[in-house]
Amino acid sequence: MGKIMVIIDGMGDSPDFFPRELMQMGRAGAYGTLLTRPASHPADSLPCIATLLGVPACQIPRGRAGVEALSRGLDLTGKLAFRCNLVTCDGDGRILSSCGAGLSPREKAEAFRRAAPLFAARGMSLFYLGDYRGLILTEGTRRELCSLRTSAPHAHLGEDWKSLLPRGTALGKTLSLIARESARVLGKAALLPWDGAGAPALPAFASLHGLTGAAVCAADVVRGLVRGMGMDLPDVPGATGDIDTDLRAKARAALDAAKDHDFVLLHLGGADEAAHRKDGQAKRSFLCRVGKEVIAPLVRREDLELLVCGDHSTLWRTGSHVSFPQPFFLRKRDVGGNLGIRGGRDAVRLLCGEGGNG
Ligand SMILES: O=C(O)[C@H](O)COP(=O)(O)O
Repeated sequence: MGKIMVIIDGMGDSPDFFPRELMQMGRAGAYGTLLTRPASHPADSLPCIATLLGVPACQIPRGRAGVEALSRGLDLTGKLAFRCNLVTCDGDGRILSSCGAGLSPREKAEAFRRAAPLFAARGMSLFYLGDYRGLILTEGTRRELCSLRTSAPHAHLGEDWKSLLPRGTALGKTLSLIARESARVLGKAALLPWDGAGAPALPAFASLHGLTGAAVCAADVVRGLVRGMGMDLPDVPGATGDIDTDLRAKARAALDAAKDHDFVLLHLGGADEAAHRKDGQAKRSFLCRVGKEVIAPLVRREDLELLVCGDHSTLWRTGSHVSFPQPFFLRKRDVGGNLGIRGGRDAVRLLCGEGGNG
């Protein structure tokens, strides 16, 4: 009996956004609410998805950049990594978009190409992750991160971008200087560094649950997390982590992985990305496609047990995350009805263990 957890990143919004296939799944099976955000962390994908995979809050990496570097096989020995977003600002320097909304893919890539020498001039390297994301690699130690403050751009839309620049240490000042230079080079866009980290140390999925695991995902933050947990990561051509992803291919890959793994995570990033672009229509139509091209075919497989949930909510009207509890929908033999409010770390056990009626 295969077991697949589908995490629809950023799904939460107004109730009418939920795919109707999920409501049908809840009526036919079981449902409840998961508390996915650890109190000690922001409502971002890394802490919420790590919690859903059973990672204790004290073992969740503090910065996403180390996990994203792991996803790309970048060696962080003696180094720190910082994520940087290509942000766009209005004439007063207030952040309009945390994800370069309005710029073409070519303009985004060109922005990172033009900004790279600013980092090289200070012995740093800028690694382009694609779209609006980059990683800054620099000499440094974790100790420096204790007093170095940064801000996640998607959590501060509408604020003066200069108030979000890294601060608190010499490294912070250097990153802040480079970010200001990038604004001069890029005009109404700029690179904003945040979420610095060293190489992550994560518990193995198998040691947490006594199960083998695989993940079908394209987002670097998820790929690095599951790689760090020793889970298998099949490549899926056409998987993009955004609304243009090949949903049918990802669903097929999850079914294939379920043949020889106890647990499979299927992560879908498009709803979150559309919401960060404040594109409600794109979010709604992506979730509708998820219902038809992922949930419906998986539910038709009667040999499959399934848990579907969000990691956090991302409201399309604001473009930001909120840490609402996340509804979950469970199809599992001999389990039904309302399973109430559960800790996010119970999710794997709800799917793979006794299911929660016990
Ligand atoms: O910057 C990003 O990659 C995302 O917008 C942050 O949101 P996430 O925590 O859901 O990945």
